[in-house]
Amino acid sequence: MSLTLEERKQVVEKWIEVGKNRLKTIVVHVGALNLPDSLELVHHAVGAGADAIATVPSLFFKPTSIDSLLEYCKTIAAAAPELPFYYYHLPSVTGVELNMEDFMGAAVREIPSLVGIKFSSKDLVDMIGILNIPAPHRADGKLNVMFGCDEQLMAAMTLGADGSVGSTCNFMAAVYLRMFRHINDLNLVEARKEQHKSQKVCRIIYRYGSLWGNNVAALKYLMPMVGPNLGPPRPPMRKATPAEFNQFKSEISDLGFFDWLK
Ligand SMILES: CC(=O)N[C@@H]([C@@H](O)[C@H](O)[C@H](O)CO)[C@@H](O)CC(=O)C(=O)O
Repeated sequence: MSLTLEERKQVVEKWIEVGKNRLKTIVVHVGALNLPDSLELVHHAVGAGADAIATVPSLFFKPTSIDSLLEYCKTIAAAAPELPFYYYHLPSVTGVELNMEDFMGAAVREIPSLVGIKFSSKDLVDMIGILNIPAPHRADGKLNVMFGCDEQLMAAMTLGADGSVGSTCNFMAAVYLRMFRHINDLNLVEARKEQHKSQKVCRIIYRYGSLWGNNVAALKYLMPMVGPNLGPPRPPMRKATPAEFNQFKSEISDLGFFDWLK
């Protein structure tokens, strides 16, 4: 959301160019400050060859009821009726705290292209409610639930979430993949160990995130420790000083983080 619309389009084009024959599904996020910007991103996503779209609610004037959120999402989904549509529930950032079981129950009747939700709330009761919504138009008869609170992923997966879309998966996929394997093997003791590693990393991210303006700033500084440099965070987040960065890196390293990725 710190990117301009033009920059977001460039990112989409690059992901599709590089990922087209390597990634199963490329979901383009089209959420924005307002509906016209979102619609512009939808049309771009269609032209660029996206496999699906997802949106958060409008970010300045926010939907205040299930009905207003539904109308908003219907307009976005209808702009690309051929693309599967995901609602992106991220209440800690969007401030839209509506009950998702109620919303998705209504949306499944009103939005023909609805396939699921990225669920980034810690309210697992609400998530279970979504898992129980019948979705007759889907092959498995249910909505796809991608969970986004990485610190609680084990709980969500054992309750029936389909997978994860989380920031920390970018740099510690190995931890989560091991956790998924252990869950599938019903080895909850080992799965729990992986989840606890994730929690330890997240604790450090929160602390430095609050120093630098948002967790995203800490994520940006963690990513190049294991992969590409994504550049510095943009204002109102601030850059880390070299001393802060070194301290951050040594705290991450002291956890044993780099061994966890092997
Ligand atoms: C509030 C927030 O940023 N949540 C993250 C999580 O991956 C989060 O960073 C992680 O659970 C650590 O708290 C994602 O659900 C959302 C996200 O990565 C994004 O939309 O960019």
